[in-house]
Amino acid sequence: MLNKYARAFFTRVLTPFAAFLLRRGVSPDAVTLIGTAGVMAGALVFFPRGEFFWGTIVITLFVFSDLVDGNMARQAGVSSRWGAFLDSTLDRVADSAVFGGIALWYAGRGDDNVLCAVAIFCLASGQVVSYTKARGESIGLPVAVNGLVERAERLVITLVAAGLAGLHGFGVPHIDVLLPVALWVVAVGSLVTLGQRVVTVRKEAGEADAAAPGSEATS
Ligand SMILES: CCCCCCCC/C=C\CCCCCCCC(=O)OC[C@H](COP(=O)(O)O[C@@H]1[C@H](O)[C@H](OP(=O)(O)O)[C@@H](O)[C@H](O)[C@H]1O)OC(=O)CCCCCCC/C=C\CCCCCCCC
Ligand SMILES: Nc1ccn([C@@H]2O[C@H](COP(=O)(O)O)[C@@H](O)[C@H]2O)c(=O)n1
Ligand SMILES: [Mg+2]
Ligand SMILES: [Mg+2]
Repeated sequence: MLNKYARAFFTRVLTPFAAFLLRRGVSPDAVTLIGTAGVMAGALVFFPRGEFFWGTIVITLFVFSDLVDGNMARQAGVSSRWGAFLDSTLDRVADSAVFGGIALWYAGRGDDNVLCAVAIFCLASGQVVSYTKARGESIGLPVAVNGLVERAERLVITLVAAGLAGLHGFGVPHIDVLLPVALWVVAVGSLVTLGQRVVTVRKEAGEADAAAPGSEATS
């Protein structure tokens, strides 16, 4: 949903910044790499220590690089298969750091095995949700569904809740409950999304196999 409705807005807002970086000789690949490193640093330095406010601020500063890199590539006319591969692969790395950082907090001083497990579930299910699309497309199917909770939703729900939960450290009472709520929402939403995508791929694969029997993908 966000990918459909918010992307156009952010493209407009970020285009001048993307043009500025291109003029300074920065490449889209550099933005992809630095953005991922920044998200990883924010998530893995701050979240395991329970510093959710500052972790979210750092992550938010860098996570928008995922919208800037593609914008730069398109403006410069250098969009490439390599760039698409790098972008998607590093998305998986960044997402692992975000949910891994939260899981480390609950495994340590956050001391909550259930929430640790939910965070790990968010990490794993998010990767599988993305994989369904990548694998479906790789065997020639359109995978004409995005589903309830795509990557942008996973990140926005989790980061808004983490940022606000971090205000607990500044004395705002009870606000830390937002993070567990967000994790449960992302976990359930990812499961629903996985179901939506598997059902779609099952249908598309059946139709494709019926239309061209004997041409099934083998790997
Ligand atoms: C006192 C308050 C403290 C609060 C602190 C600050 C809080 C700030 C909180 C949040 C900011 C969150 C920003 C998150 C932005 C996410 C941007 C982003 O990276 O989107 C990526 C997404 C997808 O990009 P790709 O096409 O490159 O990725 C594809 C995707 O990953 C596929 O995976 P799948 O979806 O299938 O699972 C893969 O299959 C594919 O391989 C891969 O290529 O881009 C978009 O979707 C574009 C839309 C972005 C919309 C961003 C909206 C941000 C909105 C609001 C921020 C609100 C902040 C408000 C804070 C208020 C707090 C009080
Ligand atoms: N280093 C990069 C990053 C991205 N691309 C191209 O942009 C597409 C992704 O666009 P986003 O707005 O989602 O970032 C990707 O599929 C590539 O075509 C690139 O070329 N190099
Ligand atoms: Mg990108
Ligand atoms: Mg991306």
